[in-house]
Amino acid sequence: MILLKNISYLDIEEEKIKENMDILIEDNLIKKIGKDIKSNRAEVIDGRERLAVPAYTNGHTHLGMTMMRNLADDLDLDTWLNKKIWPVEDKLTDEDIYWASMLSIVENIKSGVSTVYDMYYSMDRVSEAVIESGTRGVLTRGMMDISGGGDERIDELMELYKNYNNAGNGRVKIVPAPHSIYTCSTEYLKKLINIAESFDGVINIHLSETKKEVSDCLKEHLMTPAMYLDSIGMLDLKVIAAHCVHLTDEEINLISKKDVFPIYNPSSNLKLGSGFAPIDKMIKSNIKIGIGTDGSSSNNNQDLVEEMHIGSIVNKAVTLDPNAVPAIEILKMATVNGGALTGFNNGVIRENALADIAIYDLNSIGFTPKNNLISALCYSSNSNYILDLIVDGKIVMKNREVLTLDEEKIKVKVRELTEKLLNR
Ligand SMILES: N[C@@H](CCSC[C@H]1O[C@@H](n2cnc3c(=O)[nH]cnc32)[C@H](O)[C@@H]1O)C(=O)O
Ligand SMILES: [Zn+2]
Repeated sequence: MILLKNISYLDIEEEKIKENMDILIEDNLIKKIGKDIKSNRAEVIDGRERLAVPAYTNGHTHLGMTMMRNLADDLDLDTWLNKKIWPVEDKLTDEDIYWASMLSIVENIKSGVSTVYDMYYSMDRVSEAVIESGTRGVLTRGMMDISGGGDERIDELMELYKNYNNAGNGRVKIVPAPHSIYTCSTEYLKKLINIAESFDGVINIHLSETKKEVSDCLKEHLMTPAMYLDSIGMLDLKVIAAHCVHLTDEEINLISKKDVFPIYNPSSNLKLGSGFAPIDKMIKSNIKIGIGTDGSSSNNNQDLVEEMHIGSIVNKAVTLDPNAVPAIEILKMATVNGGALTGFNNGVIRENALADIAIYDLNSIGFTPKNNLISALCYSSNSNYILDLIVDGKIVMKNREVLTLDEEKIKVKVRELTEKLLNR
């Protein structure tokens, strides 16, 4: 049991900060929120000069890509993937992906993230890493068949679902992820849609990331990417669609009627020169958007707070409208929408929600003076102001020290293994 005493917290549903409240956590749930809550069994955390927010969801990442951080920069997506990343990925071992994921998880924890939506391979090892860390993950196996091996990947996915779906006290979920429309044949996409239906009705994909993806799709299928996916039935599932940079108005309209969550990855889209997602239009069409970092080879970090900051201000410049995507909308993407898109009962500080809470230091420079704490969270904050992270009712980070994983050992391992990898 944990009792947060006299703390301010972000009520994301009411879109306001509530001051001087007590929050009682019992087992893995937020049991009670109110004034003067007493408990003689709970560990008490003094909440004065602290701000609690729902722990964040990193809506799209590739945890296992840390070893390729700063290895292939200043390239467009197509060149980056084909010439640089995929040749290195061919040499990655399960062990590499495990330790790379461990480092990414540490980085996610340090920016207040309780939950990652990850697409990669060796996902059994990634599941182990997430379980050990005490955090949550929707772990999606990236699937492709353009250069063969489609059926082997399906066998692996089935095994993964059997062994890890709902593992770690329900903290891990397994979801199929056709990598993209340009790496999967139509037949393969249809197979994966059927598999997703037989699992939990959820699918994850990279969608409409670059102009090239759109023009190739128009040539091959005579439709834009989201229309094509709809034509084969994918949009009848719950779809987590990373990027959505080049959606047309017709596609935005279609998506607004479906259970599709576009994931906004501003740093990656800016850095790969992919473009800029029509976030403001999507919000105005009542589409629920998530926000993610993407992998550390295209961002090049896992700092969700930085992502929120960049994501909010760049929108205003791109639309020439300072009112576009206000701070609260970015906060919703990282919290309540995160809970909706993963299906975990988190992303809100509310009685009976999962106890996933990040705690900021209000004595930090960015929160001084306290003119508007919602603005501060988005416009003047950084992850170093996050002191503690609670996930599933347990303290995972205390005073910026990750308690569940050995950060120093992980860094040494990643350095060693990266050197080996690059010499293989
Ligand atoms: N290559 C694996 C499966 C793919 S996992 C997910 C893939 O997404 C790739 N990836 C990372 N970021 C992006 C992006 O922004 N767009 C498209 N692909 C990406 C990543 O390098 C990885 O190959 C196999 O052979 O089974
Ligand atoms: Zn990606």
